Amino acid sequence: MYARYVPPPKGIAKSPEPSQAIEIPSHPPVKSQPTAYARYIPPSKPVNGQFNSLQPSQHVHFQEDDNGNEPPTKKAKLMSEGDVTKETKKKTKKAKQSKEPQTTTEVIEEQASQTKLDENEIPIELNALEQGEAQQKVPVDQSELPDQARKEKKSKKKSKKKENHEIHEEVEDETPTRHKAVLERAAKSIRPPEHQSIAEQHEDVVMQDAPDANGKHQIQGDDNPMNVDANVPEVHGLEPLPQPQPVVSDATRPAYETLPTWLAKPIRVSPQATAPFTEFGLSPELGITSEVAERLAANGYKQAFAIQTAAIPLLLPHHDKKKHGDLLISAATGSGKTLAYALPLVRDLSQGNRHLTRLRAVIVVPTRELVKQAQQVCEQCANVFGLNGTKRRVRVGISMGSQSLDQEQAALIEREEEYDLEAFAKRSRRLASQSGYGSDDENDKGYDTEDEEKSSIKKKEDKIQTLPDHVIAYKSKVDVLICTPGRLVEHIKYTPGFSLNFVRWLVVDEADKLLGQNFQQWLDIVIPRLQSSNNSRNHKQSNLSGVRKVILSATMTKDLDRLEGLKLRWPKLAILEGSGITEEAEATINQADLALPEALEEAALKVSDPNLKPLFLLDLLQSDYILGHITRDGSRDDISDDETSSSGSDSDSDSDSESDAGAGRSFRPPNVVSVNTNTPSVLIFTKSNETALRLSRLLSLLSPTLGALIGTLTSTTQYVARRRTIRSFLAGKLRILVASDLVARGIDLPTLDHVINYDMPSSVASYIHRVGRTARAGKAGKAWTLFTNPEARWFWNEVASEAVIQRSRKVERIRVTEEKEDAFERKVAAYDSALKKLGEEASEWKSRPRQS
Ligand SMILES: Nc1ncnc2c1ncn2[C@@H]1O[C@H](COP(=O)(O)OP(=O)(O)OP(=O)(O)O)[C@@H](O)[C@H]1O
Repeated sequence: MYARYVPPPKGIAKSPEPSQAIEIPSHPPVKSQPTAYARYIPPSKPVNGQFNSLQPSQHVHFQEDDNGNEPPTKKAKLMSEGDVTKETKKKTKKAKQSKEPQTTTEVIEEQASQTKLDENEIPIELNALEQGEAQQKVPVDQSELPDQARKEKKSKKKSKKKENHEIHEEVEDETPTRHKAVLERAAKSIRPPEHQSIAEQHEDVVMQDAPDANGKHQIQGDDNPMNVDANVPEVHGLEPLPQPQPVVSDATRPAYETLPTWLAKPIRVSPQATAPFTEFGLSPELGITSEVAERLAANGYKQAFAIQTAAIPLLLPHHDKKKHGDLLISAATGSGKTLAYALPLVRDLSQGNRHLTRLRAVIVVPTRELVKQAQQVCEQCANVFGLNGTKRRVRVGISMGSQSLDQEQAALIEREEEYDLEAFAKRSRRLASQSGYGSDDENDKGYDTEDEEKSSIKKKEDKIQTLPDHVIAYKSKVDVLICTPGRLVEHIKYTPGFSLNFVRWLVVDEADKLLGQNFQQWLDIVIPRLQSSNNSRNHKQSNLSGVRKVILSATMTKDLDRLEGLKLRWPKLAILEGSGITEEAEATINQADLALPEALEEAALKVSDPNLKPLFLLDLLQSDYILGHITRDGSRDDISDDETSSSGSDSDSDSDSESDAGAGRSFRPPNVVSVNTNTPSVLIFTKSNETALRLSRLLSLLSPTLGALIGTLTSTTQYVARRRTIRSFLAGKLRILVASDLVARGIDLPTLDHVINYDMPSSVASYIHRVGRTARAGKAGKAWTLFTNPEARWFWNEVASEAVIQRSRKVERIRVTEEKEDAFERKVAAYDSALKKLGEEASEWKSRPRQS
């Protein structure tokens, strides 16, 4: 079924309601109401040049007039096919009645001939979909047709259906009807005479579009010259409708924007930003006085280093506590981070009551060596603030496991009997309750302690006999405790009287290491004990209360998950910029803001045969780059040994009784050389303790001259031996240290000239810490890295790349070993026999009876 346009009869063109789109109601017209008539409702305007699909059912309304009769002219004009059917039936009936010989077919043909004319005049067609819709929506009541008429109509329909594909549906006239007459006259006046007759028949619909003399469809009243062949139907497929542009997914990587503002927008400090210590603080009283600055200068601290100029003012007292929250410091190795926190911390503690010592600051570092180093700096600061006698001298304690726990407890906590009637009564009730006598005070039954370990400590303490009406009281012997995390946890759990209740400073140095490994879950144990806020945590000269945290590293993490454990308050991040960084590199520099000391020079050399790696190292050591002038002078071999005696006679302030079992020393040959502090010093890093020990001995076997200068530092070496080795090195008696990563972090060897990565570091951070043992505090220093073929890509892409680490100059590539020379053959032969000797020594050492 389909919709058909029924043209109006001639002479009714001036009808105020032109018929264009004809619609049949979805229900067939009721037979008993033949007088209904259609009223034209203008169609909606085309959108974007496309015509809306015709919706016939929306365009025609049937209305009865007051008398229930349809106006005859309108009826004729607006008849649809359905109407035609009805009209035909009526006419047939009338014809039968009046005996006039007009058949249904004739009526249809008459109508159809008129329709065809109209269709030819309206060449704009519906697309296939619209036609289909129109066909589906036009109901024709076939049952109302007489059989003959139905058959004829069917055959007509078939042929018309065919035609209908070619026939164009009419365009709905958008012209307002009240202008119709005017426009019609205008159209007639401009229309060529040969078209006049056709156009005249359909002047009510053909106002804008009419075919020209060649059968082309001319768009009138429009400048558009496009002609359409009226006889060739436009083929419209089911082309997809125009779609919106696909949404391009955001390919930008979230970076800094995903971080909180304090991490994304850190305080950046230029390496050149040095300043006098007196320039800090809101006022001289709240800062570093000139007197203190003079004493600092006497200790070698003449001016504040760049990172100190940023950190110290932030850590000094301030009236706005939000401006002085926790501080994270990311600054290159050797840039002076220790003094940056030690100075304001010790200053704050030295303002307190002269006679009251309480544990108020805890400094956590990963190794014992660093404990000693931080202790040294804190002692210097304590001296600086305590010298004039008006201020209390801050007491600094250490805890790092080099002594037994009992010894440390005695050094940290003082135990005495104190007269306290109330406390004595409570203790008596607790004891009575434990032994079954009961207690009427429910609150006294338990122990008001932080955890189970503390409760058991309390119970033991209760049982210690005291003077009548006296209880045991504990007092801290130190204001500042510098410790390793493991030992701190042990004291919290097992040391009577050890309390963090008064702590108002927490410093975490080498934070990325300490947060990354969380030794003994130290953070989970320590941080909750620092959360309580009470008057005992008030800071002097400011309205800040609670624990102030200072977190430091040369490779500071920006991992929020890790930092979360610290429970930071109003944090700020201060970053020491690298020097000489190009804009290009700055754009790609990674999130950790890694930087190397400005004065550091770096070089790398390839080891073509990993089996001969010790030979490549030896060549480097004996080259002019490092020790050449000493090791090539064989005459020095017979110079007397003063290293062994001096090293052995070093007194150790640690008061340890451990014997020196330094592995390097036990293998040292008797022929040694005398050197002085001008002799270049070298620190060689290996990947493991075992490699360090073997390499150290191998070098001694290969070059007895060098053997006299070599010391070894590994974590299996006893602490006292390690300290002695370091002292010998600092004194210039040893010039080469072979070490595992034990001393890669934090250790300050001011006389160190060269660092050699014999084995490749395990990470970029590890490289930074290793090479950062030299070029400290603005001094010159060189780093050398041996790389094998498989290691080359990672080294050059990750470590040596300026996009990863900020550095002032590029990594140089050097070559020292000439493998094609005859001399190299001899070296290889010597190396083979040294290896053999090493094997013999190792088996001899293994078979030696162990000392009890
Ligand atoms: N203001 C200063 N003036 C002179 N020397 C200083 C100053 N501040 C620190 N130093 C010296 O700089 C050296 C390096 O300092 P420090 O050990 O604190 O560095 P660091 O930044 O902690 O390095 P690392 O990251 O390797 O631990 C030390 O020898 C220290 O005495």
